[in-house]
Amino acid sequence: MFAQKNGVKGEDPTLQAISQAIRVVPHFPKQGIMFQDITTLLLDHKAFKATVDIFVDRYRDKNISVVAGVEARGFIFGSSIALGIGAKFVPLCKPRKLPGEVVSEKYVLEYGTDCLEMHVGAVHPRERVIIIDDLVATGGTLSAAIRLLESAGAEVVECACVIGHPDLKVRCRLHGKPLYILVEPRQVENCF
Ligand SMILES: O=P(O)(O)OC[C@H]1O[C@H](OP(=O)(O)OP(=O)(O)O)[C@H](O)[C@@H]1O
Ligand SMILES: Nc1ncnc2[nH]cnc12
Repeated sequence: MFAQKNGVKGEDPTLQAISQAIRVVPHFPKQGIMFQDITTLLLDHKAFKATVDIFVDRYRDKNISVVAGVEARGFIFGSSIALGIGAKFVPLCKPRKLPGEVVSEKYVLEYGTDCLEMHVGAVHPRERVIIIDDLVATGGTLSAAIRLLESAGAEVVECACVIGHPDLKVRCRLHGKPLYILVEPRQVENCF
């Protein structure tokens, strides 16, 4: 699901400001990848706050008790959203970052393979969770995050990202879970 404020996708000034604050870095971290750099969005406090506010407005009355954020950039948006809706924040980390006992899920990326880990006991059975990341590309990361949370008995209500393609294949990888996206990836002609 794409954000459609005022019912007109792509023409909402807030969403346009968010999109324009994201820098595109061609060929990072390898040839052919148009890297969507949200650090420039973080430099624009109005656009950053507007981004968090859209998610907070969407999830505040949905009985969500857990916001799970994907390392690294999902931590930035996820922790802010958790504070905004009054939920706990659970980091889903890359291997060997968490000190306690963990559950793990491997996944395939656009540029390699990786693994996500979560502390055992961070989430309880039947808790209602949203999963937050900066970007969805293939959906492999969110798919692993869903498996991780469901292995703990949690109910994944929705996945949400700032950036993503309105691509059905990604949705299929998300086990039928709703995916909420604010803006499409920016193209090379828009790079700073
Ligand atoms: O939909 P996918 O194809 O799985 O890709 C999306 C993931 O890729 C990026 O993270 P990355 O793996 O580069 O890790 P980082 O945040 O630690 O840089 C991004 O922040 C997402 O987590
Ligand atoms: N194009 C991209 N920009 C930023 N993060 C990504 N993760 C996977 N693909 C990406």
